[in-house]
Amino acid sequence: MSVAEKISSVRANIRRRDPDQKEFLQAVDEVFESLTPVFEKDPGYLEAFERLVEPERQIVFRVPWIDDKGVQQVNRGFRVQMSSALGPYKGGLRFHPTVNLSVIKFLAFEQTFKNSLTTLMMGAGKGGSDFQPRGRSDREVMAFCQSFMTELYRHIGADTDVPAGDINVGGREIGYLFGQYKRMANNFTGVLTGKDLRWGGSLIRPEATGYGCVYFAKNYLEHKGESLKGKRCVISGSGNVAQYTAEKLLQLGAIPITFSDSNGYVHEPNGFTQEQIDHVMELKNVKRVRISEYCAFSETAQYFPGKKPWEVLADLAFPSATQNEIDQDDAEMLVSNGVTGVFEGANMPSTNEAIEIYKKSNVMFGPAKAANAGGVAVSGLEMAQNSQRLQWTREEVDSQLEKIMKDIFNDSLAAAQKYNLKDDIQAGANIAGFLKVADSMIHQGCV
Ligand SMILES: NC(=O)C1=CN([C@@H]2O[C@H](COP(=O)(O)OP(=O)(O)OC[C@H]3O[C@@H](n4cnc5c(N)ncnc54)[C@H](O)[C@@H]3O)[C@@H](O)[C@H]2O)C=CC1
Ligand SMILES: O=C(O)CCC(=O)C(=O)O
Repeated sequence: MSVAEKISSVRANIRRRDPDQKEFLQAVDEVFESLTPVFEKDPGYLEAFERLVEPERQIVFRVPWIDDKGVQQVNRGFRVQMSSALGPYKGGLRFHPTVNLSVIKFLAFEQTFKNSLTTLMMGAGKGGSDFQPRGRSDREVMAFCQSFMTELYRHIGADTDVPAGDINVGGREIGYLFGQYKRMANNFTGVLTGKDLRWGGSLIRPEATGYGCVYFAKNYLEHKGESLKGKRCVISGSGNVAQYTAEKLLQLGAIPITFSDSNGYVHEPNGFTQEQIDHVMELKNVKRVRISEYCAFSETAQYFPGKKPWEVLADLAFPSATQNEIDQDDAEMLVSNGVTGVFEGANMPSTNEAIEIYKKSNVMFGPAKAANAGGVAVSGLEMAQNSQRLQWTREEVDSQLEKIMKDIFNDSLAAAQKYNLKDDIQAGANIAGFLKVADSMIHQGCV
């Protein structure tokens, strides 16, 4: 069989196994394209890839709990343990009604490359549930988290699998999950990251994904002889990643001008000040209300219901909400509105068609696996601090984060150049992330 025939046979096999998993297949397609030069040069890597796309373990479980009216609710829980080639499985938990096995598998697959790029000893996994915390009381969220962990606890551990947060899983949820783990396992250990500072958390973890994404953009712009100063930035989402992306952009002289949620976006034409960002944090993290409420706080802001922020004139875009939030039309609109760089805070926010548009239009593209790796990188640093039973300073963690993001940019660029792909950072990130995992899998034998 020729290499081209082997490649198409592996591709067909992946589709045959899970024809309905559209998000997972989309993520695999995107990586497959970039790795083709690697497979052509060394077909041995195709076997490692074929193994890698099949998760080491997939756990699906029942999560029963009682709501405030005394009525039984049943949700579905997931944990996909994708790869332990580089360390314990590591990756977040997402609670959202759209969660299903395809979504969790695509996230776990992407996590494998991302965690490899951080250079820290972390394998990859992802989990979650179709539970929606919005509109639920704290007691209901606690009841759900306790039931979720009552099953999950037997599959995780500080040296086995270390979950963290993702959409709708923040400090409150991590606290309830940790409490139940400790109770079930009779063990106080670094089994989750994103913990509160008083019981094993790391400084800068809440900020890390957003800050890291901006550090990545800074490196990319500097490589092109540009800077963040004065750049108007559209941001989607208004959760953890969006908030700290805006904060760091402001600190580095850029101008964050939008936040959004699934109902619409808010435009602050002169840019959000720190006080206004703090207000967004209060609305989203404490009051847990819609972003439209922000307009009551500002005379200059405008709210656009049912719209995405990509229609606003800007220099740079930071999609920080969810998957496939930029399709081909959105990408064309971004380009025609003057955007010259897209840096993905969210996981897989751009469809493969949108990525094609960025490439054709010479848009600087920071793919999620590289650009948003700062969150899991600081989770890796939280694990290191837990092992030492120490807590590092804010400056220490932030400077390590900055260095990791710079190294990720440089390693992605070097891998692209090695395969004559110029400065295709998307392909470079996939190649650099893959080679480390694949070589480790090969060293460890056919397991
Ligand atoms: N929290 C972390 O450390 C990391 C998160 N990510 C990714 O970043 C993205 C955002 O996650 P977080 O900020 O942690 O979650 P979050 O729960 O704090 O915020 C999510 C935000 O996205 C908005 N959103 C959700 N669905 C939407 C839709 N269909 N349209 C528009 N807005 C929508 C929500 O309203 C909310 O503002 C996700 O893709 C996540 O996988 C990636 C790396 C690490
Ligand atoms: O901090 C972590 O372990 C996971 C963060 C995450 O879920 C992600 O990188 O998508």
